[in-house]
This record gives sequence, C-alpha cells and structure tokens, in this order.
Amino acid sequence: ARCSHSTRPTGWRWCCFMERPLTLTRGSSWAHCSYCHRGATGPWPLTFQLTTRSAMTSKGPEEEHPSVTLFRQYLRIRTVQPKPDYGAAVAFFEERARQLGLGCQKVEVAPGYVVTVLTWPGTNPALSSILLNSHTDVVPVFKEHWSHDPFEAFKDSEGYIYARGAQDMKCVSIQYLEAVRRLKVEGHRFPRTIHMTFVPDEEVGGHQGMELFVQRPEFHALRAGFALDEGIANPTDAFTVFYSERSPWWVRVTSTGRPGHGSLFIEDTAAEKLHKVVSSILAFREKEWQRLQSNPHLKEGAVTSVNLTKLEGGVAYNVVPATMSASFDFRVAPDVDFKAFEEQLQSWCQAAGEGVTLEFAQKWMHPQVTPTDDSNPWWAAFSRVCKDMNLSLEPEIMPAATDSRYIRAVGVPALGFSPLNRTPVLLHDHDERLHEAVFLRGVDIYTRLLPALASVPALPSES
Ligand SMILES: CSCC[C@H](NC=O)C(=O)O
Ligand SMILES: [Zn+2]
Ligand SMILES: [Zn+2]
Repeated sequence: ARCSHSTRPTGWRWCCFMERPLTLTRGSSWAHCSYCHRGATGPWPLTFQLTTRSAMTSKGPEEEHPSVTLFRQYLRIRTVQPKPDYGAAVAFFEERARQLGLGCQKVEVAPGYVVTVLTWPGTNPALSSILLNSHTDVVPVFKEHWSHDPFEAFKDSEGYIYARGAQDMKCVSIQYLEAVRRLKVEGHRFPRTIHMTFVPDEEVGGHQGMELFVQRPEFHALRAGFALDEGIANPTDAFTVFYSERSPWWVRVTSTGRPGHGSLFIEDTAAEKLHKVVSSILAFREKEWQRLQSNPHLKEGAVTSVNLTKLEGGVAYNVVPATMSASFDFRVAPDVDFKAFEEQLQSWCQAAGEGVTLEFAQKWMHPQVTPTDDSNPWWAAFSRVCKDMNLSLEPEIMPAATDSRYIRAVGVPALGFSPLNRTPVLLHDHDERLHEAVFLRGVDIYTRLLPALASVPALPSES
C-alpha cells in the first residue's frame, strides 16, 4: 500500500510500506524506517520508482542506503577464482546470521570448501522449504580494462557500482539477506522455512560446491521444495527467468597420424584428420546459428551452441606431429536426444579417418525443465507476484551452466532469477556494474516474492 502523499504534512517522512512515520536513522537525504528498514529519499513524495534514479543516488557513505553499503562491503571480499578467499565470505555470512538472528550451519563439502546455510524457520515444519541459493565466487578480471578497481566497489556520481560480482551474483546474495531482514523486522512469520545457501566454486563448475552438497545428508535435511538461483540481467524493462539450462559438454578430439619431415607430403597426418572433424563441428555450429537467426521465437538457450576453444599439438615448424587435438565447448539444448547427439560426434570422428578419438572433460546428462504453467504451484506463486508488481517476465533456457542443474537433478524445481532489469548484461565482462536503484528494487522484489513462496499451501505430496 502506498501512502497518499498529498495528505501528509511536508517535512515528515512516511514509510510507504508500513504506512507509518519514519524514524530517521541517518541524515536528511536518506531516511530509513527503523522498523522495516526501507529507505526513502528526496523531497515529498517518496517513491521507489526507477524513474527517480538520480534522486535515489547518494553522494557519500553517510547518505547511502544501508543495504547498498552492505552490498559494497561484500563486493570487496576477494572471492575471485582461481584462489577465492572463501574464509572471509563465510565469516561475512556468519556475521549476517548473528545480526539477523538466523540459524547458521557450515557444511564442508571438500577440504576448504564450505557451504554456509542461513535458516529462517517456518511455522509449519511439516512443509518443504524454500531454498535461496547463491554462489560466492566470482570470475577473474583483466584489471587494465577496468575503469575502477574491480574489488573496490567504487560508486560513481550517478549511482553505478563497479565491481566483479556486482551482477554475477553478489547482488542476489545481499538482496536475499536484505529481503529476509525486512520481513523479519516487520514481524512476519511464514509457514515454510527459508534457507539461504551460499556456495563455493560455481564459476568453475560447482564440482567442489553444489555438486557435492546436493548428495549430502545436510542438503536432504533442508527438505527443499523449491529453489531460486541466479539468472542474468535484462537490458529492457522485462526480467529474464530461467526454467532450464543447456548441458555443458566439453569435448577434446585427439587425432593421431604419421609423423615425418615438414618438407614432405606425408600421408595420413594428424592435422588433416583433425581439420575434418573441426570442419564438421563448425558446420554444425553454423547450422544451429542459422536456425537461431531465422526463428525470432527461438532464444539463445533453445539451440545447441559450440565453440572451438583450444588447439594443441606440434613441436617444431619442420616436424609433422603424430598427435594434435582440438577442444570444444558444446552447450546442448535440453530437447536434444543426447544419445543420438553423442553418436553424431563419434561418427564425425570416424569419418575423419583412423586414430581420431574423443574424450569428455564435462558431460552433463541430466537436463531438467521446471514447468512454467499453473500446474506448478511454485511458478504460480512466483508469476502471480510479478504480475501484481507489474513486472513482465521473459521465461528462457539458461545458455550457460549454473548450480541450478544440480538442484533440479535431485528433483527440486528451480528458477534462475536475478531481479535486474534496465541493466546491460555485463557478467564476466570488463566494468561489470549495477545501479544502486536497480539493486534496491531487487530487494523490494524479493520482499514480495518470499512471503508468497513461503506461504504456498501444502502440496498433495505434503498432506
Ligand atoms: C561447465 S562448468 C562451468 C560453469 C560455468 N558457469 C558460469 O559461467 C559455465 O561455463 O557455464
Ligand atoms: Zn553466476
Ligand atoms: Zn558467472
């Protein structure tokens, strides 16, 4: 409910959410309701519309919204691959649990790899829980291409926060925490328990993180009925939501052949045969690209992609090598017949000649689709809130691989959702950044989503 601003005397601040006067906890431009911790700024009327972006931008730390300050603190923790400081991240979440009065459990899934679980118990322990997952690691940076230090969380005069992880996905971790904080201080309780899991190593495949965690008794004890995990920003007004993922298949093709002097026409060389396989695979790539281009209804995640990412072999200009290899990053669409596709790869190798083999460095075989219709009560609750908030959703298949695949594979429906619209897609890119107003709007969105999800009535399987 929004207050009717015109009827309030000027000079007051009013919490639009709680319909009560704000207790000012900071200086004049940012007013925070000490009860629900929502902030508001600028002259009357107070709104949270993105159209007031510039008005929401603060200049110094004194005027900054405390949720933004917390976000920037987290961005400064260097959980960057390949040597993330996970210890600092775990300590950060333990402190959040202490401050919020949440349960905190640490599960070491491999030596030095801890999953931190923060828990807000529901009122009906018979019901399954809501899992809010986020990974704590971030990808490396090319520092020389950044306008600001990627681990300083610099905020420019317009309100853009520059940092590795600003979009992928440290924003989401803090948005979950701040939404829970608001709901908790407002005195709410919901039937279903809410667990927030903060997991390591997603950016390198989740093999020392979620892949192990979902097999542990501690995971099963959470009794997750539904999960939210990361999505991708959307540059338009709409929000992207992912209901499935393509399966990563990392394939190395090794070709062996006759060696010899570089001046001679050697027959049956490794390079010739490798070239044939590369040509077959790149022709397939072109076909999928054309299929995507020619059908406006198809989104990137609905076709199979492949890139040639490594070429290895050779020792000298004048020595024909006996072995050469090519590595490919395939992302296989969920509707593909996996067995037939693997046979196709094998037949391209065989067609190239003797001594051409392939091996897999990653081969995900369990694609799952979370239904996006009202047969799925979780989707019904999620999409209803978005409709009520006038958010338009674009349901898609995630082109890349996230920890959602492990969650879905153990039978827990999951949606990939980062509440970031009007934001250029800058994950893994130079100058990754997020506007503070978009970040705060995301906290508002979770503040609406969580009550709905945590109040989904008992499912047939739960009664
Ligand atoms: C296949 S494991 C690698 C996972 C990685 N995830 C995020 O970027 C990806 O490349 O999709
Ligand atoms: Zn991510
Ligand atoms: Zn990533």
